[in-house]
Amino acid sequence: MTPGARLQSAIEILDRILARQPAEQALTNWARGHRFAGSKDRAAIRDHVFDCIRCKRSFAHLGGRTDGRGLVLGLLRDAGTDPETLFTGEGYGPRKLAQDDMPDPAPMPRAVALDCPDWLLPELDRSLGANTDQVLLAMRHRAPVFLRVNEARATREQAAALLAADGIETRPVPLANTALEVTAQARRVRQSAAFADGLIELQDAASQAVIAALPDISGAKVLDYCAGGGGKALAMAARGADVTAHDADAARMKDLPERAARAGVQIACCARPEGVFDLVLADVPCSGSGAWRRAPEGKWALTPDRLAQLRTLQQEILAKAWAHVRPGGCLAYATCSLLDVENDLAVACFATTIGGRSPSNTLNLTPLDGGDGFFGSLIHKAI
Ligand SMILES: C[S@@+](CC[C@H](N)C(=O)[O-])C[C@H]1O[C@@H](n2cnc3c(N)ncnc32)[C@H](O)[C@@H]1O
Repeated sequence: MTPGARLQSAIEILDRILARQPAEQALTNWARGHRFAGSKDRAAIRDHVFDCIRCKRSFAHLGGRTDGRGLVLGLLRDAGTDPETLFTGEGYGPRKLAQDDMPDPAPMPRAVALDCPDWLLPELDRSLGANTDQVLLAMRHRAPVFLRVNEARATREQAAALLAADGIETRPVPLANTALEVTAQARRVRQSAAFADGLIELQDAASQAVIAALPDISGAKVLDYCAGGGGKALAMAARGADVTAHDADAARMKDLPERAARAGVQIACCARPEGVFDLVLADVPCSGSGAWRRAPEGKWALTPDRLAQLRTLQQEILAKAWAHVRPGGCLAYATCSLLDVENDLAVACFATTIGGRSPSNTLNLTPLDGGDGFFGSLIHKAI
């Protein structure tokens, strides 16, 4: 496909997403209907689409319109590319520029320039203070691809060498001593020997940092109360913990037994946890605001009502998870949120309801630290 044809495809897919089709579904449907498109075409179109979702407000401003065509015009103008060179009307490319394709002449308001919903900006200002603009500007770009080296199978150096043999270049990152950033050939990771042999998993570096910040869990009985796909359960098992995984939606854990077998660790999955544990991790559902580089649709879907529902659910989960902490044990609370109301304020509120125990070991990461935005905090239970 020509660069113009890729842009036209992105325009069509974006129009479906703007009509409320989920992005992954719109991309898959498009690929099914265009089997001639090769993997490089699909990857390039996917990148265009996700770039446009991440920067929806500023690109619409630069494109002078809010549809897929406007977003792609904004994408080009933001990158300093004159759209006339690609919007030629030739072949399968976008039609030529017209009067209604000009940028919005008004200055960009701050929330538009930062690609942030208006209602959320004051909330982020309260949470991030002077860093707000820098964090939101960082969120306009693609996230790096990070790997977690399975400590139970290899050192970071050994894993990096095996990946290099498959042409995948990496570099160690300081956020966690298990983390590698992929600097070239990220799309080959799942086909690599290191992946097949369980030496690595795809996992954000900040997620890894949250697990690295837990106290010594080797040999400890651990409950992952909101295990989801099991990324953190696997990381805790690699640190030598005896992990039980639970999720309200058990189907989300369906790949966990296979992933655990590949990693050479054992994790029990349970629908209804029983008894008490040395440590309970509550990696709760949240706004996902720390991960909006990877999942940008969430930024535009979040509403004040949804945030309020999430805050209520977070307190309910904390209370249920707390019941599984043994006396003398601890509860680890985690979110991939940048918002104080889901982080410090949520743990402080819960600590008050259980009699004023102070949260400790708090970790508050933003994309400026390299990985996703992530929050972690511990609450100890008295003996
Ligand atoms: C942030 S995700 C967990 C991600 C996972 N820990 C990982 O590292 O891949 C939150 C999970 O909480 C689950 N969840 C939602 N409500 C829950 C509840 N009331 N009790 C337990 N899990 C719940 C969701 O199904 C979802 O999988």
